[in-house]
Amino acid sequence: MLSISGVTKRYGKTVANDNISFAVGDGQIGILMGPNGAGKSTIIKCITGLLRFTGRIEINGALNNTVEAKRQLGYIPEMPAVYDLLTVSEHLEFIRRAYKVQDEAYSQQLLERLELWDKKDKLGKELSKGMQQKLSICCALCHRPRVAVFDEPLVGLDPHAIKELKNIFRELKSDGVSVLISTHMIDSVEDYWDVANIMMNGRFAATMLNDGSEGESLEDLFFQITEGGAK
Ligand SMILES: Nc1ncnc2c1ncn2[C@@H]1O[C@H](COP(=O)(O)OP(=O)(O)OP(=O)(O)O)[C@@H](O)[C@H]1O
Repeated sequence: MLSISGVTKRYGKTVANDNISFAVGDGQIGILMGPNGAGKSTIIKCITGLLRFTGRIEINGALNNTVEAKRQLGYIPEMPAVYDLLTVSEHLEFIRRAYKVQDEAYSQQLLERLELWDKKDKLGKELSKGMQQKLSICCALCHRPRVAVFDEPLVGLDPHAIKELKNIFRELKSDGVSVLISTHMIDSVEDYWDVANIMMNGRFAATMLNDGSEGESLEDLFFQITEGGAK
């Protein structure tokens, strides 16, 4: 369970997140959408402990800045940041040692699914942007987090990796993981989300539940809100 209550983050005079509250339950996929500058990456960086904020964020009941919370969190940043001089396998080994994970087979499985296994001896600096993104996903998931936060995960991935990552989202959901995905690619999330939040100017302008009922599509709601027809 990921729980955010009353989070406010200011950069000088800019209020990037204005008293945001929401939760993503166990086995739920939450979507964050909104125009450029709406505050999506900021709330994600607050969740992961990269930014200071006022308010409260809990990862499976633990305050987000505790070791207990960090153990249970997986974070895929908007821009992958890999180590130039570690190979692909060494990245995974580093993460497994840091998190005291014994299960090497799962790392291999992730690398194979994202077509990186044959690149396991390549250095970080030798990887393309898309390969770095794939490695970043493997590193964030190899310790089997209970809360996984993805900031624009599909950008730069090839069609096979997009398909595989969508399968991974569904598996995380069925394993009871709380998944939060920030994305601009509305059509890519249409079929598997549970709750979608549309952000505007640091606030939630709308929240929509995917409860199976026929109604307005996420895309229609998004344009209605972001193009001025307030709901
Ligand atoms: N390091 C920073 N210093 C000052 N202002 C910042 C900083 N990072 C973000 N902002 C401001 O905070 C607001 C929210 O930015 P944020 O990056 O969270 O938006 P976003 O919704 O993720 O945008 P995008 O879709 O373009 O990635 C914007 O007004 C932005 O200019």
